[in-house]
Amino acid sequence: MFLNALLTDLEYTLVKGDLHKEAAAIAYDSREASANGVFVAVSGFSVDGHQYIDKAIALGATTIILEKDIAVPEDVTVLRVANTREALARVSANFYHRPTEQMNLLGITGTNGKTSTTYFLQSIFEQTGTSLGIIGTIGTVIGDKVFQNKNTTPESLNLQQIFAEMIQSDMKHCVMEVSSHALNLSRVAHSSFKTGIFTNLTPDHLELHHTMEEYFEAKAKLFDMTTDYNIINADDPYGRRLIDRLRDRAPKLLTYGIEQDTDIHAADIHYFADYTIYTVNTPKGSATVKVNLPGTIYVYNSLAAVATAYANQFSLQQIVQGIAAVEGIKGRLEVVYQDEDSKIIVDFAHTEDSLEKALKTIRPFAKGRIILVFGVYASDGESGTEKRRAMAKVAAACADFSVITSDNPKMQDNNLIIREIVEGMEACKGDYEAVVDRRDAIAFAINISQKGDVILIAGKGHETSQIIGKTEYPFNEAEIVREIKLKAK
Ligand SMILES: CC(=O)N[C@H]1[C@@H](OP(=O)(O)OP(=O)(O)OC[C@H]2O[C@@H](n3ccc(=O)[nH]c3=O)[C@H](O)[C@@H]2O)O[C@H](CO)[C@@H](O)[C@@H]1O[C@H](C)C(=O)N[C@@H](C)C(=O)N[C@H](CCC(=O)O)C(=O)O
Ligand SMILES: Nc1ncnc2c1ncn2[C@@H]1O[C@H](COP(=O)(O)OP(=O)(O)OP(=O)(O)O)[C@@H](O)[C@H]1O
Repeated sequence: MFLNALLTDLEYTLVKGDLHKEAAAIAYDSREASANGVFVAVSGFSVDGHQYIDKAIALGATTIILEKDIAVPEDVTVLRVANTREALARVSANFYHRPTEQMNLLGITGTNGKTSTTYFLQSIFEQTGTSLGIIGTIGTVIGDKVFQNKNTTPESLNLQQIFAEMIQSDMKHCVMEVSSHALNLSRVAHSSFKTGIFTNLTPDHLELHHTMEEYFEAKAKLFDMTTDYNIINADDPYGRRLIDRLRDRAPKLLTYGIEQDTDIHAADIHYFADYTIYTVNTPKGSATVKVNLPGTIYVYNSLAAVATAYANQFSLQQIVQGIAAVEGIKGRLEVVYQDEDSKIIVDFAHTEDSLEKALKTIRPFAKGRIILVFGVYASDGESGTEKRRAMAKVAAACADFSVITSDNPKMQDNNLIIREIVEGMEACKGDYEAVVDRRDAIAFAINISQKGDVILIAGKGHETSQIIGKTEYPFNEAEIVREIKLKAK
């Protein structure tokens, strides 16, 4: 592509150089710069990309987009913009010929439930043989091709490349989890969303957003980018604020919920240990929905999928068939071991709200105690004391016994993390034992469990590794449970 075409709709100041030249590739990491390419210098959280401009030039970059007033002595084109992350999104979309303008892009945001909603949607689309691309925590799915991303919502350059690949594979529909980080850091800027879906908002990621208000405003940005539908959970207090904001605006608003009077509404809900049945009422009629996952949260997540599929013109029959076809979701209240005496469940709950909901979902069906194994993961730049205490408070209130252990401590002081959870537990007079090694903690929980007890191992869900320091160790909880059980026999 020619550089001047690449710069379409980008506001910039030409500091020096020529625009009539080739722009063969784009890089935001100097280590990935290449011949005749454009290097976009991003001021990061840990380092400043501007300091790698010379490295990018050495690898062949001939155009530099920057946001700081620094001299670039080499014979290259230099463009100055207000925000390089935003500019990266603009030129990336241009480079790949604005792929989202040719597709039906559905964006899901909210603290919890995004991945599960995606699974329900994928199954509904499959009912009619319509292929749906996926971008999110489970990775990127383009037909049979599945690959992991560094982030839940990838950086704009990677994202636009993925969209272009979907278009090339004749995949016209894509559902994407849109994180608040992505919205704040312009990763999804210049993507055209037909539909935005809001699941809920509870405390998380406050290391980046500082307050719930800022966190909410980051999420709310998605709904300024949609063209056809905004689909909102009306039972969530932040969802109601969004509804008030969006009610008199295009695009169309579709609400869902259980408690409030909503367009897509669940009633007559019957909960069972492993599944839930409810009636969904829509403007086009009612149907019985069977969700093969327990608890209210999966009523909400399946309702979000019903509303999205409804907005996308699927019939109620296709929708309920699609939801019933989801037999379970990896690491989401997944029963990894069961015999007549005991049950062991793995769940991805890693926020105070999701931990509380997971424990409350299990409680009515537990014949004995609930033994919880959990830790608190290290989040970049976050000291996390508040979150550790909040998680301990939930554990003390909702489990009968907790085994406090490690999650992904990464570079943070693991003993400190555990000590702060323990302090929270002591303050709430919870019954607990601290076992630093997560495998030992699981073995301990299994060892002390008695007939009728349920063990919930929370935090890692579908993940298959544990990050301690800079090392990623294999850690598959379902396999670990099976190994421990086998040894005990
Ligand atoms: C806090 C945060 O969001 N950080 C993101 C940010 O990294 P950063 O600003 O720290 O990057 P940096 O290391 O300071 O580097 C700055 C720039 O210099 C460049 N560089 C660096 C070194 C070099 O030799 N040459 C060079 O050019 C880098 O490529 C980068 O462009 O920009 C990077 C590129 O897009 C992201 O990968 C990175 O996500 C990190 C890995 C991360 O952990 N992010 C989390 C918090 C996140 O985004 N999470 C959400 C999901 C949350 C959820 O729902 O659970 C997500 O969407 O994944
Ligand atoms: N609607 C919901 N409300 C509260 N908690 C939920 C809800 N849905 C799922 N959860 C909890 O959150 C965990 C993660 O669910 P899911 O992966 O669907 O959410 P997510 O939004 O994709 O999360 P993340 O962005 O952290 O990957 C589940 O294991 C469950 O404990």
